[in-house]
Amino acid sequence: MERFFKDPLKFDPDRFHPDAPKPYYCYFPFALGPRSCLGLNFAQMEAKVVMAKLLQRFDFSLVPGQSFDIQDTGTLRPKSGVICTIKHRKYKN
Ligand code: HEM
Repeated sequence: MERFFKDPLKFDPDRFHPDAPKPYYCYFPFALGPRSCLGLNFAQMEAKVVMAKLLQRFDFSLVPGQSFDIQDTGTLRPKSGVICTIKHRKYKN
């Protein structure tokens, strides 16, 4: 991974900025070329809207002691989930 990205395991959302350099064929969650995903723009917009709506309404705190191992199934996902405590922002105790 170091061949393509600086500090690949560092959480750095800026590396996905539209202007950030991305080596071709190193990041293609929606595939590339003429048969790439038709839903790309929809899926990315939907993800942002859902995330914004959830973060507006709830506070998420991570349950400690999780592994963060990655499972590669074409797209990446956390192997053991991401266990959180979720509290509604309006109804906090
Ligand atoms: C996070 C969400 C999504 C991911 C990661 C994703 C990923 C992909 C990938 C990797 C392919 C290429 C599959 C292949 O090469 O055989 C693909 C194709 C396709 N996707 Fe998505 N997709 C997503 C959401 C969507 C949505 C929401 C739609 C429709 C509303 C959609 C419609 C399609 C279609 C129609 C194709 C086939 C394109 C073709 O064969 O010409 N996708 N997607």
